[in-house]
Amino acid sequence: MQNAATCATDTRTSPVEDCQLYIDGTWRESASGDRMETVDPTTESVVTTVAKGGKDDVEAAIAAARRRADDAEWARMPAPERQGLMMTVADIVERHADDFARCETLDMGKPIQFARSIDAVLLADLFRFFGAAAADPDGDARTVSPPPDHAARQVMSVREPVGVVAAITPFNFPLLLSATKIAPAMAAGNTIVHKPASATPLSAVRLAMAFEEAGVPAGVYNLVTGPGSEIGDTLVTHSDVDKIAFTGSTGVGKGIIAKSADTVKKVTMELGGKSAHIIFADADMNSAVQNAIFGIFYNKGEICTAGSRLLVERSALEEVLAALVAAASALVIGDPLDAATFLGPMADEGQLKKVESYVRKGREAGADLRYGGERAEPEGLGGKGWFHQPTIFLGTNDMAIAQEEIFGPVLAVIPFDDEAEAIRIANDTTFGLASGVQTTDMAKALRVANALKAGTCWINSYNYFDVSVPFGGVKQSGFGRECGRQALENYTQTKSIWLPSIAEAAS
Ligand SMILES: NC(=O)C1=CN([C@@H]2O[C@H](COP(=O)(O)OP(=O)(O)OC[C@H]3O[C@@H](n4cnc5c(N)ncnc54)[C@H](OP(=O)(O)O)[C@@H]3O)[C@@H](O)[C@H]2O)C=CC1
Ligand SMILES: CCCCCC/C=C/C(=O)O
Repeated sequence: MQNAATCATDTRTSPVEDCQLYIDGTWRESASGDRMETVDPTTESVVTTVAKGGKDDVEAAIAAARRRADDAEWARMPAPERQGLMMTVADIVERHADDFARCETLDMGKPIQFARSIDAVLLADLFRFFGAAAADPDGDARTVSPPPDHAARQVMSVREPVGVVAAITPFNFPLLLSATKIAPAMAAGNTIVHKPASATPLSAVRLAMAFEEAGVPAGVYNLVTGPGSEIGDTLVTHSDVDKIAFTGSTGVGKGIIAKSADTVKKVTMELGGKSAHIIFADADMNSAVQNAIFGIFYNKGEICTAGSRLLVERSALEEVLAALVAAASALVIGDPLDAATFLGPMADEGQLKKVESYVRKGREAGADLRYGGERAEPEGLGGKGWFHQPTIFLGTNDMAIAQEEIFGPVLAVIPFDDEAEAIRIANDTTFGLASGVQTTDMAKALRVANALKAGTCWINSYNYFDVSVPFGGVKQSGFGRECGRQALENYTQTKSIWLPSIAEAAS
């Protein structure tokens, strides 16, 4: 392998070192030679440095992706061959799953138990699922008799790649939210320029190594690490970029939509959330509470689907609150490299401060703090790490803690009196990403699921994902769906080719 990045095996050592940009199939320093640090939120110390890409590097990456898109070598590669490469990527991911998982844990404090059993597994699944789709492209044909001559003719509508895709990805699921864009884009024959979050570049470097090892042709996948505030505009306004796939904050997403309008790019947006998770009094309370806990505290609450508003039927309110507090106090907070840890540190100090500021706002608004509310100091870490206690407020839906995305382990419990009120409160938000319903009455569950304005509704579960299930939001949570065959629509465009009339063809 010619890559500059190398693999390490020691647990606290970065699985990738000497991280460079990966452009046109080669590893290189940024044009400026600048580097940036990535910090372990558990130890607050530098894990390693990565190349700090600038505008020139983005230009170079776009040029490489454009050349490969225009020569169509990748797009026209026989589908089984492209599929084979993607399956090989999946095999490599599986073989090095521990490295991939550890990148996430060191970069953003994701507990290794989840990084290994969810992120690394779904990562391989994504390349398998979309690899299979690569060999089965959609398209259709029809017979029509249009005016003016009404002669029967056939039209075939073929799906073509969009071209160059800019994937801009966040810190909370660095690998998965990259692969939900890269895998379908590749399968459909596009080329990619990937800009991962500055806080979490390691797994993208590891993924580039996997592409190189698998033999994905130069220019198909290009990686530029660097600050979005400095290089984002070049990426989202460039005339050679055809599509932007973004996951991140609603604010940055809105800016990208506006800036990309000038060149009329295709855009998909997976933005924030403030999801309502409804517990009816007839629910199986043990599992409802477990689902509520997993709904808000999984991934430290740094997940766009977090069930951060827990709507509880008033007659069960105190029972649910007591069970939530008992379950929250039993969660293991600690070093995310420890297999027993459920709650790791916030991804960076900024995230911790954001959580603290919302806890303050909750208190000031008069919300009733039932559990947590402070930084946490797990044993054995010498007071280091950006940890926060799981926090439970009893509040109302108009409070900032119930209306704004906190992206942390902070739950706002809100009582309701009947089904209609639960639906009204649940939909009283600018967001619409996910939702959940806990009840033993399936008719009620279906009524409510259909009434909720959200892209996903889990009944008697929460925060479950599968690569075959479309995922995305409504309202200000965004548009476009990732995962499932539907995702391929984001990365293809339809061309209709009219064949000569059937009579003409027959003569
Ligand atoms: N899935 C979700 O719903 C997510 C929601 N969020 C929400 O956003 C909050 C802030 O998180 P943060 O990471 O700052 O989110 P951002 O939206 O700032 O970051 C997401 C991605 O966009 C990039 N970016 C930043 N500015 C620009 C720009 N002007 N043009 C193009 N790309 C840009 C970032 O790069 P860089 O890292 O270099 O700044 C990163 O790769 C969180 O607390 C959470 O509330 C965040 C992430 C995911
Ligand atoms: C294979 C599906 C991955 C889903 C990852 C869920 C996280 C979403 C987000 O926080 O944006």
